[in-house]
Amino acid sequence: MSENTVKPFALDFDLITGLSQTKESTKRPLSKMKGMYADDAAFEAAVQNNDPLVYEYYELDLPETPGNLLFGTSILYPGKVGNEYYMTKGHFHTILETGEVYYCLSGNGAMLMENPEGDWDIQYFTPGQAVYVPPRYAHRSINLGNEPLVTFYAYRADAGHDYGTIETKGYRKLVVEKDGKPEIIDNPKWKE
Ligand SMILES: O=P(O)(O)OC[C@H]1O[C@H](O)[C@H](O)[C@@H](O)[C@@H]1O
Ligand SMILES: [Fe+2]
Repeated sequence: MSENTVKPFALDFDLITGLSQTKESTKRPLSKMKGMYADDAAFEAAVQNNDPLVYEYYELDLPETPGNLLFGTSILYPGKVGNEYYMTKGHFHTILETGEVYYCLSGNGAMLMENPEGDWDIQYFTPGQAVYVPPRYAHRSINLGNEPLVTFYAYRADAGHDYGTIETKGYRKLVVEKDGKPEIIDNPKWKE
């Protein structure tokens, strides 16, 4: 299938739940995130208990060419592992120079970003807020509320996902709950 054989189409995404009635989502239970949370004991206990669904999102089957866009919703459920809020794995794009835009439909949370040069940043999601992830920044969504955090995203279809860097080095920063509020701390597992 080449870029110009893609026919126009429309898809439904609920404004509150983010769910589509017509497409199957990709699901990430906690067990798919081994080593990513700071508290390994709390992680193992939750996986053994009921291996909760942490997030789900939609992956479109479009040709991965520069002219196509991949888009869809991401639904990140509320919860914590130890005192660390539920989050997505996060990734760099394989084509590092690829940006991405996320628009928050419901819930509240944050996008934690860092680039290979060592800069990091956090931007907050509330309904109606769009967050821009510039080229070179790894990005991870974090749910800081009690409702699902629902975002709509779009990015160049050839960008690819690089998970390896995050899996081996981790993020520089973590977001944990302290005295009932989010606090950004250094990741004790982070490796230079
Ligand atoms: O890839 P993860 O960090 O697990 O996040 C899951 C998904 O979240 C977002 O919706 C991104 O736009 C997707 O490209 C990504 O695959
Ligand atoms: Fe991305």
